[in-house]
Amino acid sequence: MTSRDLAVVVVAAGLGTRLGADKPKAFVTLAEKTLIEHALENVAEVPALEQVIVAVPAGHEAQTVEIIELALAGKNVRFDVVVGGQTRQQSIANALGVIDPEIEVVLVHDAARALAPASLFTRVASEVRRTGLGVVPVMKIADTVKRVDANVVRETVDREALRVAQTPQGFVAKELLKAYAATTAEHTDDASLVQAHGMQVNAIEGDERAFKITTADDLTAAELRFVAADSDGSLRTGIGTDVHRFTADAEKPLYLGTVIWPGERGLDGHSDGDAVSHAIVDALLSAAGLGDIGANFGVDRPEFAGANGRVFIEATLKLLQQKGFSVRNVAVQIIGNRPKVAPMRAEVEKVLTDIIGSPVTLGATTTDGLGFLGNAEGVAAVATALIAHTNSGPTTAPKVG
Ligand SMILES: Nc1ccn([C@@H]2O[C@H](COP(=O)(O)OP(=O)(O)OP(=O)(O)O)[C@@H](O)[C@H]2O)c(=O)n1
Ligand SMILES: C[C@](O)(CO)[C@H](O)COP(=O)(O)O
Repeated sequence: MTSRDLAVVVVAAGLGTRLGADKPKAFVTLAEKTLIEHALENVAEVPALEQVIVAVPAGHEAQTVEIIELALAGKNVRFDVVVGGQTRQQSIANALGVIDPEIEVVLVHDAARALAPASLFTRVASEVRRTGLGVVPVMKIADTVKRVDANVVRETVDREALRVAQTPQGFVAKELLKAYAATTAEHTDDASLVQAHGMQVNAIEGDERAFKITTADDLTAAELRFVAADSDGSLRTGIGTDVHRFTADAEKPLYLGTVIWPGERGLDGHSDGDAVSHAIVDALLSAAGLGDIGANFGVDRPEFAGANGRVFIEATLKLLQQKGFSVRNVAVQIIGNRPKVAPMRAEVEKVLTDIIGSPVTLGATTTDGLGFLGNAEGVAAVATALIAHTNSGPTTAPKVG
């Protein structure tokens, strides 16, 4: 099988009766994002992804398209949104109706298992590719298990052979399509549906984070156990550099760190030449894995012509916030013989700290008179950024205009 062969079906059309919210479960918020957003962000990280199909309740199609577009931004992945059916199985059948016929492996996933990590999808898909069989992730049972009749306990079941089934469940696409086309009975998962049509399904180790959010208590548990834990663990650093030439226009003011530096000659550039702000933007984007300033706010965007550095920084903070990142700190260094940084350091640090909502420090160095920075042809700035993947943003929430 090829390496770009994968479709993921996400079923999100359930009503969430047991959760008891005022909206369908997939559109309920967990740590500032809906369950479907969490699920799709994890799906978007899966390698070799070719197509994503999402089944939602009628009336939620447009909202879902926006969510998918954001989750898959910058990725060459086809997506489709379908209206779900009366049952989970019917929702999947509707989704399979629009699958690309070239797809070889399909994973079926519950939006209700919103925190299932990309690594679980990858393991399931690899096992399908390796074996050509159905694959279901399972968890052992920690409790003693009883078979009961009403309130009478009939027996204690040997739990050694029992497992709890999770999603994503993976299949060779044509096998799943064949089983769905032939089925008349209702099944609670896809593994049992394909087995009923004589296909073998293998189990692999599941993942605690793939537990199903069914009740309000599950939602609280998800918040406490996973999102909070994630916020401590995932710090990321980024680096950015920018250089601008001093302008020949003696009237143009110098902007560095979004503010005017009185008495200094300005810098050339598509925007206002603010090397400090642009280096910060690159550092933030690189930390978040979102490319660089050229890729996001290139010279083909007329709205950024002549724009102040604040515009770029605020737009960048918005991108980071949408991806669940918050900024911990930024450090910038100006390199060059001019301008003298000490008189402006406190003001620039304060303004940038206010914009970013986290500490920003400014340093400076010369090049010992060497090169284009030493002979004052231009100014360079290097920035580093530390950001955290918080979702709930327990530290600093970026100030987004
Ligand atoms: N007609 C349905 C029913 C369920 N699902 C999806 O199947 C998954 C597992 O279902 P469950 O957790 O039981 O969700 P609900 O059916 O929404 O819950 P409830 O039974 O409490 O109403 C969920 O992601 C749900 O959105 C679906 O797409 N279409
Ligand atoms: C598919 C599933 O999540 C595997 O455990 C489960 O069977 C869904 O069941 P539900 O009755 O739709 O909650």
